[in-house]
Amino acid sequence: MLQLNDIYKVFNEGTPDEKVAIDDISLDVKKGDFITIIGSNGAGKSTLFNIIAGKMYPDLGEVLISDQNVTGLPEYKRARRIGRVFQDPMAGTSPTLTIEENLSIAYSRVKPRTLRPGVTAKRRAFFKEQLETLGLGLEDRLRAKVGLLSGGERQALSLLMATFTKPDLLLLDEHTAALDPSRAALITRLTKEIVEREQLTTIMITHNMQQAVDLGNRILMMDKGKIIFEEEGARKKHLTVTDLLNEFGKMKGTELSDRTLLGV
Ligand SMILES: Nc1ncnc2c1ncn2[C@@H]1O[C@H](COP(=O)(O)OP(=O)(O)OP(=O)(O)O)[C@@H](O)[C@H]1O
Repeated sequence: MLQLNDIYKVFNEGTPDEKVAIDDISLDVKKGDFITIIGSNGAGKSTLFNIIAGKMYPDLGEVLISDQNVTGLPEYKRARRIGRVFQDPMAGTSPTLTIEENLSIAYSRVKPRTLRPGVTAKRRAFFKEQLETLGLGLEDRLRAKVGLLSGGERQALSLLMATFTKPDLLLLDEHTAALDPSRAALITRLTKEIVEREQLTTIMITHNMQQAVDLGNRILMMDKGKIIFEEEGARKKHLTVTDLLNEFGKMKGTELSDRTLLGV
């Protein structure tokens, strides 16, 4: 479904600030995979997402989505196929617009332009139905400005906006990290429900190792622009946080004191 072939990305090449952010990464993501990615700060996780989404281009290597080479395709041309949720609940929605206006913009972005713009009765009914699946009562607040919502409600709306059009690929960029524990648990539960219900191919970056072992069928650990550990299927299912810390220590040649690097 998504193929990354020998991706390499360097920032500030040839200067004292030169930084190899992605160092020859290849990855084959199959339809229906749910991959969690963990790694120390600066490991290259967000850069990898930016390259997949088309926000940045790799210096070397190819990005293929459903066998189509999209390496040089700009972000807006991939937007129909990729849904993305960011860490900041403020990033995915517009505060001055209402819930239904936000949903309408997300909907129009991916649906053919022949549809009438604005919020039609039919669309409103569809939005209500979608909002009901969140179980937060937002379906009764369609005309409320999004700026009035709590961080958790706003992130739930961002998640819905990124997924209700059934993208080929869902990218979750530490999307629960800025929320308090109970809100983070809510968004984690909703993520699980939506991904399973819509059978979305998903990649999630997280600093929460428990979340990384609990969710998904594959796990990747990144360090210094490389994938240093990966597991999938039954072996992933039985993986524990302690196993991960031991792996990380082994790769780094250090003891568990490195756990702070993983944000545990
Ligand atoms: N636009 C940029 N210009 C220069 N350097 C950059 C740029 N973007 C990222 N970097 C550098 O590339 C490296 C990888 O950054 P990236 O943000 O991908 O890491 P990350 O794994 O997402 O880290 P974190 O967990 O802290 O968010 C870092 O050293 C970062 O400072």
